[in-house]
Amino acid sequence: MYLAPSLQIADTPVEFIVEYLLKAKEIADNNANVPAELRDNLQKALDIASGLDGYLENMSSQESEPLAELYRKSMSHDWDKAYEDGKTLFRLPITCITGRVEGQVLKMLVHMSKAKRVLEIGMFTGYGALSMAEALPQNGQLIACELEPFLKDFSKPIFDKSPHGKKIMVKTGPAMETLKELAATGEQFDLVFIDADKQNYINYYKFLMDHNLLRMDGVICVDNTLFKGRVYLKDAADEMGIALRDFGQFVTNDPRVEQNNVTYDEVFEGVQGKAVLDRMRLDGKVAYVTGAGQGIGRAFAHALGEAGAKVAIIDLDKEKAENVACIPNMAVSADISKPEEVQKMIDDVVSKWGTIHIACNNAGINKNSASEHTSLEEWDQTFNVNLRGTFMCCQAAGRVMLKQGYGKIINTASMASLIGVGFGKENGEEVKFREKVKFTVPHPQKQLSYNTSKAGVVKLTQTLGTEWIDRGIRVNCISPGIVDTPLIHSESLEPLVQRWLSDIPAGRLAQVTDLQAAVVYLASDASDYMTGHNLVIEGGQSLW
Ligand SMILES: C[S@@+](CC[C@H](N)C(=O)[O-])C[C@H]1O[C@@H](n2cnc3c(N)ncnc32)[C@H](O)[C@@H]1O
Repeated sequence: MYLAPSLQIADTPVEFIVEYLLKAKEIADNNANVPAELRDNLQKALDIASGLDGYLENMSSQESEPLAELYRKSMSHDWDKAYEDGKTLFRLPITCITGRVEGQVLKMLVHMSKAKRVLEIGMFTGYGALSMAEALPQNGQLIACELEPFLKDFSKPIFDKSPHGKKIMVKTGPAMETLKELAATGEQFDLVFIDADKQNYINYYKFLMDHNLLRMDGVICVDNTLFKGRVYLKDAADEMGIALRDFGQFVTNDPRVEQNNVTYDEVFEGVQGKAVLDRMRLDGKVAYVTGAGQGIGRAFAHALGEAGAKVAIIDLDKEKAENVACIPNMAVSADISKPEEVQKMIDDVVSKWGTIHIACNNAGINKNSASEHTSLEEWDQTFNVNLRGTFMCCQAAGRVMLKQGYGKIINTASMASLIGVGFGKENGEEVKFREKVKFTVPHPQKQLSYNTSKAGVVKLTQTLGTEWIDRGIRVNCISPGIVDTPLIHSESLEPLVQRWLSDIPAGRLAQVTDLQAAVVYLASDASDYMTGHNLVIEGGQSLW
């Protein structure tokens, strides 16, 4: 706490020490019998103690203009009058306010802990709240609990002036009620600052801990824990001092704090210090996605880009590729059924970004015909893109990856790879195979060449995944169920949608966004032990 000298009222232990030293020095100065050496020592102790707060203030980051204005406004307000006029429920002492140094320390804690959500219990005029909000990211939030409705209105004009004020949400009323409300909606905080009624600190603390309001590894900061020294003075009988001492004792003995009994291994500290979500980051990685101009490929490209990778958007249609906004990226047109175009697309990416870490071979086509009528032309076209094309992409990207001893290949297969196609007739009625042989089929569409080519993609993935694993390359595939794309709302396919829905335990079609986390996982180090795997995401359809 630092107050202007004219407003100085001793509050911290150091301020009390200064007050007592000043009195002792005065007595010594007025008493001729006091040895000069004692006076000299008193002066030295006084210099050290009285210079501390001012020095800390000078050496701390300077407050922003909105904070300075809030401080001035709080200091100059007549709080006694506000109480006498019935504006506040209680007589609020100005010593309540968080000081400038403390404000900067709180801001630093938010910054250091990378907190996104902060809870303050006891806001007063909002100096601490705004200090912390300044260190929160744009999408961060601070919830401030304050008993006095007057204070919400008092701080609002200044919060509105600050670009960080919109991150603060003030909840008026008894803090315990607000905590219950937050717990009921499952809220969690990275950092909590307890600074309200001292007798309730222990209750706030217990509630936070018992109701998981603090996220794992979160931090609780508590003001006034030394409370004018009255927590450790032997003869102190002060009610608040005793409450704060009991609080300190409780926290010291709480096994949940600092987690002294944890095992400091990679599970706790993260693999190479990276927590699980950090291990999914793709910063610095170079990726390409084929068939990325729309649908699943576009969603994959976005997801990889969001996770930090540079992404080459590859599509037969260059215009579509160029319209995919995912930064940083490059658009390349390529027909993956043509070996020279596959090689060129790989060369283009390597010449722009130096290498390829993530190859997402997603392009494919789907044609429907009853098996007895499937033409060789349909079969060849389907296989040329879906299987031969995917093989050529794996091989060309794989050669780049083998040289660097690292790579992640993710092929798009299909739930259709799991299941055969076909219908049978029984007593003249068409029946599904699965009713006869307990074997699911994608139906009623007939797509032998598609299903077979996608089964080939799975086998290609399994074979490459095991062949190249010892050279640093993982090859996996994703098998989506029926994805809700504009294509399936065509006149011919729309009637099938109802039929499909009745076959999907999840009760809905897949959205492309349902697949995004999977591609990031398979592209990241988090999936290093997975290879040759077919990750099926179909809402349970292949199980029914
Ligand atoms: C020490 S001041 C807080 C200072 C503030 N953190 C700052 O940055 O300036 C304590 C505040 O807690 C509020 N308060 C006291 N009891 C409360 C309760 N039961 N629920 C919510 N707020 C309470 C008071 O009205 C007062 O504004």
